[in-house]
Amino acid sequence: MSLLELDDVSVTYRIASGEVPAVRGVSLKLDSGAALGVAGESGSGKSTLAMALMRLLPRDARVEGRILLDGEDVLTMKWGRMRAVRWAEASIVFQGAQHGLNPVRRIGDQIAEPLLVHGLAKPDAARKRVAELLEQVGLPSWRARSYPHELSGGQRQRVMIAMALACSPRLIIADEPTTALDVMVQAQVLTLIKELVAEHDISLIMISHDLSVLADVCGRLAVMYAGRVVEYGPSAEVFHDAKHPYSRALAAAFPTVGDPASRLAPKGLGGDPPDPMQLPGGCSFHPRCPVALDECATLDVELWPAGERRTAACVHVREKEGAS
Ligand SMILES: Nc1ncnc2c1ncn2[C@@H]1O[C@H](COP(=O)(O)OP(=O)(O)OP(=O)(O)O)[C@@H](O)[C@H]1O
Repeated sequence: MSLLELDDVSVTYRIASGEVPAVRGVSLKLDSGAALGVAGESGSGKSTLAMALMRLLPRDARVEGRILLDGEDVLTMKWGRMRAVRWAEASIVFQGAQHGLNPVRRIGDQIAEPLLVHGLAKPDAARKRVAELLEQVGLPSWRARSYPHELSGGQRQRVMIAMALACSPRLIIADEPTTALDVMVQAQVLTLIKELVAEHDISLIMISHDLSVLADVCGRLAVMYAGRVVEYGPSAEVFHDAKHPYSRALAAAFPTVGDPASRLAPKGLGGDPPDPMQLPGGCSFHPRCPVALDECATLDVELWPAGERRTAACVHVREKEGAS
């Protein structure tokens, strides 16, 4: 059985001027111990999806569909059970989370907090666990006595990863965990995440706009555009031989892991993503698509088989694969 199964998940924010369909009918599966990358430009709905998994969305967000964690629907869980699930079964590392550390509390006390709050350890055992966690993320145990301002950005992000690992969760969601870091530190933190996932049999969902980073860490990739998954498959295949023109453009925009030049001038992606409140008819990508056909303005193609364990939502894929 999959550790996590998303079945037709949609998230709509209600705002004064109407409704924002941020995530639209996403279905994905994550096996135990596997790593799934979720890619897409800013505004494609990646963080909204991550927040929905943890039930961390604001009240004005309506979530539909099913999110099964080990067979249990997260969306209908009682709050007490949900609180237990957070940290202990699934935890999340946010973008720029290192800035979220409390500046006046020692690192060790902050890492120990989820253990103490969930009653998973007494203070002495928590101290030992903190030392172990710091070593796991490549920091010396004496760092437990440091304050956040005494650490670099990369070290603080390591602390956030240690916190996420504290209660030995089965699933970690990492939302742009390296975006705020410089390239060298980014590579070190990515290596750390890869090692932790491999060594501790943790499942990972990693979110990034950078397909090269995701392909480096994750076995499978889901590419999102305007709230939908437009391509899904083994990451090396999606990265090197994308079937959807949007995935191809994203791969071309980020050719090498953490390339700072590509961040400044993404190649191959003209125009801006659509406003979710004014989505174009047909395929949402068609106004920016270099290979759009006339019918793409009216035809909204569902995910279509595009090879073994691969799908893509594009009329060209449907024509090619449907014909064979
Ligand atoms: N609280 C909110 N209220 C209304 N709309 C929101 C809210 N949060 C996000 N949105 C909208 O939902 C859409 C998806 O946003 P989301 O942050 O999930 O995208 P993202 O792919 O994670 O982008 P980024 O990479 O910039 O974080 C965007 O159009 C955004 O403006």
